[in-house]
Amino acid sequence: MRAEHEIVRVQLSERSYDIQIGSAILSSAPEFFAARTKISHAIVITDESVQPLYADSIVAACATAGMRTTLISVPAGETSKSIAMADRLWNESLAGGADRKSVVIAVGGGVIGDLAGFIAATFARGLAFFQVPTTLLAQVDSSVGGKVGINLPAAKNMVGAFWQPQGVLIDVDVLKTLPEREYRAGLAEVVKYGVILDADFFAYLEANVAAIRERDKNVLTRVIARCCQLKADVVQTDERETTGLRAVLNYGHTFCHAFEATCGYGELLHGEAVSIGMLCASRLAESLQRITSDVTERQFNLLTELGLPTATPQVDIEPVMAAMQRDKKVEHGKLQFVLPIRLGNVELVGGVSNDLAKTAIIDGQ
Ligand SMILES: NC(=O)c1ccc[n+]([C@@H]2O[C@H](COP(=O)([O-])OP(=O)(O)OC[C@H]3O[C@@H](n4cnc5c(N)ncnc54)[C@H](O)[C@@H]3O)[C@@H](O)[C@H]2O)c1
Ligand SMILES: O=C(O)C(=O)C[C@@H](O)[C@H](O)[C@H](O)COP(=O)(O)O
Ligand SMILES: [Zn+2]
Repeated sequence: MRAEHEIVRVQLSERSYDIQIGSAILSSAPEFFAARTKISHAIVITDESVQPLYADSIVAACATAGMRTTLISVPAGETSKSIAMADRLWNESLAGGADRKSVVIAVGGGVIGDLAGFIAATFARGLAFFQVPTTLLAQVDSSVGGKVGINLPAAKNMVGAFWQPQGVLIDVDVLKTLPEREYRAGLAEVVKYGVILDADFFAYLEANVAAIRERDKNVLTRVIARCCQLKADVVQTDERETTGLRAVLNYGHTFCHAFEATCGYGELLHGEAVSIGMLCASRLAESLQRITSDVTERQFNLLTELGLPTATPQVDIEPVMAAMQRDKKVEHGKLQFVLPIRLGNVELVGGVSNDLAKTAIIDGQ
């Protein structure tokens, strides 16, 4: 019996692709890939935790379908998004016989998607790739939209490319094995979609906290599909963040990335830092009298109920401010922040004083 699934299409002319979302669809991975690209050699990139859970079976299924496969597994966690790991992957791909027709398949969370996508974008000047996201965060956000890359010690995602996948295969069943802390971290990006683009979705999340925390499959499928659709709509209008429209997806991230870099990559999970960063941005919007305090309070309450951290980490403020200056939205040395206007609507704002940004951080400690 064929499993049920739904499709969200990302419309980018010749780079358009499908996001297939469903239950029990992982076993159909080789058909999903083969329907979109001819694959003679697949480089499957995963991490050491995901490999035995899901990547090994995908490799076996691809081999059965007649594809030659090279499996590369890296240590789990943020520190693998590095130039040293990229160097290892380029060389292991070459040793595995990769050529221009090889196809990269990312099986894992956002770290694997970003890293494998970066290998796909750069090896032999660009290979086709697929995303098989296995964390909630990757299913609702990182596997869609084509931002790929690695970190520099002092700046998150500083080296990378826009490189769209040929397709994204999302099986909600894999979330059953996701550790609780990682699951909650993914919920921060979910809340982000409500704040930036869809007040009704935000209210839906508020009304379904218990089901979300219990990982109810029907609610999760709806949540994932909505986030993918919202992200697809944004990416279609500003694929490379040139007009500023795509920047809405960066809500909370100016603070978030600075916290991740100054705390040490992996200490604070990306989603946890997003949760804290969104509240900093919301407090900043309040101090600029762009919103009233209830907008921040509703975010605080929902994030708290979903089990996410809300307090600014106890770090020195100056290194955080210095890290914020390395944000990719900085123009002519000036910071720009994505700030809420109301729930469901945000805008990119320049000309904000550093002192107000500092206060928004310190007030959360
Ligand atoms: N490219 C984008 O648009 C984008 C968007 C958001 C976040 N990101 C990036 O994504 C990264 C964070 O991704 P993440 O939160 O998925 O972290 P992650 O990739 O480190 O995965 C989290 C942990 O969960 C484990 N894991 C993954 N799937 C599992 C499963 N189904 N069962 C059991 N364990 C599993 C992994 O081994 C890892 O230890 C950050 O580097 C962030 O910058 C990128
Ligand atoms: O896809 C985007 O665009 C986003 O901003 C999504 C973010 O959730 C994600 O963390 C992204 O990697 C941040 O991008 P960056 O350009 O600030 O590194
Ligand atoms: Zn993010």
